[in-house]
Amino acid sequence: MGASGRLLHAVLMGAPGSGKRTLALRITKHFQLQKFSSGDLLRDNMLRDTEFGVLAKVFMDQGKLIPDDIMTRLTLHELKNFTRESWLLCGFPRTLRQAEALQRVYQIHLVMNLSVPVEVIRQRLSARWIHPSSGRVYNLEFNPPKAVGVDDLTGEPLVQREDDRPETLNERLKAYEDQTKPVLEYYREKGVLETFCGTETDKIWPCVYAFLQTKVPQIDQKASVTP
Ligand SMILES: Nc1nc2c(ncn2[C@@H]2O[C@H](COP(=O)(O)OP(=O)(O)O)[C@@H](O)[C@H]2O)c(=O)[nH]1
Ligand SMILES: Nc1ncnc2c1ncn2[C@@H]1O[C@H](COP(=O)(O)OP(=O)(O)O)[C@@H](O)[C@H]1O
Repeated sequence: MGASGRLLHAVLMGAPGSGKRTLALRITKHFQLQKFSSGDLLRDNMLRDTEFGVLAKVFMDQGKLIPDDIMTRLTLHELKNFTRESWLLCGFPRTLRQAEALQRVYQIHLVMNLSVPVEVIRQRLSARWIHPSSGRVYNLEFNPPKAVGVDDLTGEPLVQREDDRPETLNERLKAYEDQTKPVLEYYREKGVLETFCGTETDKIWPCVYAFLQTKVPQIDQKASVTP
């Protein structure tokens, strides 16, 4: 629920590697929001070799976006599971057509945009490791796993994302500039955009926390900003 008691629909945006997933995990730990990550859903389908996963891999491996109609249908289908809960979208919408399709079904109350310099992003993604089935994300410098190469909770192996290689990353950054940045303008015009700038998630997080405190109930009212 939002501060006014209504269900809250929020979106977290930012370039690849800007820290969306890292922040989304902190947000959902502290606030009553269900996370939906389009990238995690795609990778889950790839792991299970579904028809959709096989198709998505072709685009992801080239650093290209999945076609709008497929991505929108899949996301709106998943969101039906959250009809009684407030939610946070991470990685969707990424194009104007996706944003418009979402707007036809749901009112979006707030959009948080992470603005992180591109050289910081390149550095981070060269050291990103993920646990594919949970979406947990690590970084060898920032938040290394407790034991080298394995997930803290399950002990399963971590992997580096194929699309984090420098040449694919260039394509993804281009897709972000060309196709996703216009979505920020779309939400700015609607008056729901809030941008957080910085080079460190630990410095951005207290600002996001303070912002959300005025909008969303916390899971534990006595909890502090500690990640
Ligand atoms: N060095 C550093 N790495 C970070 C910081 N915040 C997040 N990361 C790492 O940067 C990478 C990208 O973050 P992630 O949340 O996956 O970004 P997303 O692609 O926007 O979802 C991951 O390896 C994170 O662990 C930070 O403040 N400093
Ligand atoms: N909303 C979306 N529309 C189209 N493609 C998407 C969308 N979300 C994720 N993808 C695909 O999944 C890839 C990885 O996305 P994601 O896991 O959100 O990572 P990142 O934010 O680090 O780029 C994208 O490069 C794209 O191919």
